Amino acid sequence: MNAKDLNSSPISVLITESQFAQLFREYLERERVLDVCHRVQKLLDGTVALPVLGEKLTEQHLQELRESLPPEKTCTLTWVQNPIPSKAARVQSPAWKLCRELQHLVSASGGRWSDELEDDLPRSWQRHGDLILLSEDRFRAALWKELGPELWETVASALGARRIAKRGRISPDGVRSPTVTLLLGQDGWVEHVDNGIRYTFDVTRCMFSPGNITEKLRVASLPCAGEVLVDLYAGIGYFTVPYLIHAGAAFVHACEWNPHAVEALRKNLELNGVQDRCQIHQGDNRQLELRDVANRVNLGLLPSSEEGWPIACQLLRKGTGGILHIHQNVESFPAKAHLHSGHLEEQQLQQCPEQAVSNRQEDKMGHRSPKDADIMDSGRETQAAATRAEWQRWAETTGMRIRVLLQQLHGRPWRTNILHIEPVKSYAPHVYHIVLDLECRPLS
Ligand SMILES: C[S@@+](CC[C@H](N)C(=O)[O-])C[C@H]1O[C@@H](n2cnc3c(N)ncnc32)[C@H](O)[C@@H]1O
Repeated sequence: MNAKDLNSSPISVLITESQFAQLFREYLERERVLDVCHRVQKLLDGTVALPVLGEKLTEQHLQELRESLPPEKTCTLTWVQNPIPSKAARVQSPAWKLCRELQHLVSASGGRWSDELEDDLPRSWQRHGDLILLSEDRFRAALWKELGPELWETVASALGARRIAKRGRISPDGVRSPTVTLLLGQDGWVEHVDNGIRYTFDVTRCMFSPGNITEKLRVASLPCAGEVLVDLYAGIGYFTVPYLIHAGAAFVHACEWNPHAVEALRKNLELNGVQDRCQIHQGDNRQLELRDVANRVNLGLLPSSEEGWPIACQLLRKGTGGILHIHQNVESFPAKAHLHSGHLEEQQLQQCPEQAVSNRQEDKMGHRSPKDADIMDSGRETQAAATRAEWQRWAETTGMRIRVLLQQLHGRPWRTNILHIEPVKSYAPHVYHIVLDLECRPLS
């Protein structure tokens, strides 16, 4: 059933005076005959229509309700043509099913359903196979605790899962451990297939960023045949494995200090049959003994990988240099955009950063397609330019600083060249996760 069906078909309702509506509601919930897909409605004459499951309501139910009322009071079974779907029913059917099952559970355990409980239900979640990962801001009402393990069994069954986990904040502890708690099930190990690559990891111990998918795909398409690469912040191998499988890297040194991520990384290399082309360096990458080995270094740490720049310079081949992929959260300052364009809204500035990058490339070519010109008004163009300028400024400063680090390290001049700036995702208002591809070569 979807929201449209809910809207168009007539439904059965019980009419009573408003002062008895709560009594009726409790009774109908207890008997599991309240239709939770539709809202209780107040009618023009002041009476209230409670939606009921017509096929389950019996003569005995009606009898009991009538007997609970003073004489002359109303208990009429009728139907309404245009019922109003309840909030959960309008959103999506798994959410609606969850709502319905939980309403039954709450009333069966003697509790009272309320709008607050309905608002506390998740509207979306992450699915990892048979494990559902809920966000931190749901199921916070005190009543849920009273329901015990049956709550999570009901949630799992409503959502077609076997295990339930709930997310907290990613702790700023350097290993970016998520505070994920397993609520139902024996362990948090899950498996994903992404771009033909199998990944496994424990959701309660390792970070998962679905937003990095575009960068994973881009990495997979980079021409790395025959190259040696260092992944300084390998995690469970979200970049390491595509570099080996799709980009054709000959060998990857994968650095990671979180033992749980290392365990998953080892499994993922084996799952994909590339363990012979990867060496894991467990520990703080700043202490790495390795030098002069890499054609490419991946620096996938947020908000900034700056602390890894010196070791990345040490890792690049001193004879030929190579490419650094530097991740960074870059802030764009809307106030500066206002200086350039009096009518810009802050919100607008955040709307089309990807457009900003494609424009940058088009600017380089010296033209832009008429279609783009049509869809971009001058305000958006200015905001895109402002954001782009901020990224470019950061990239140029970074290039200069890396050049200095390389010159200090090797005692001779190097050049750096901005190959590309890739926007990955919006991280927060006015903050964008970008990747700078920086070519670094020694000058002969
Ligand atoms: C943002 S995660 C990135 C994982 C992977 N690149 C991804 O996007 O899925 C950063 C990883 O770097 C690791 N890390 C942070 N600082 C480190 C250091 N100094 N040495 C080794 N690993 C480090 C963390 O444990 C974490 O697993």
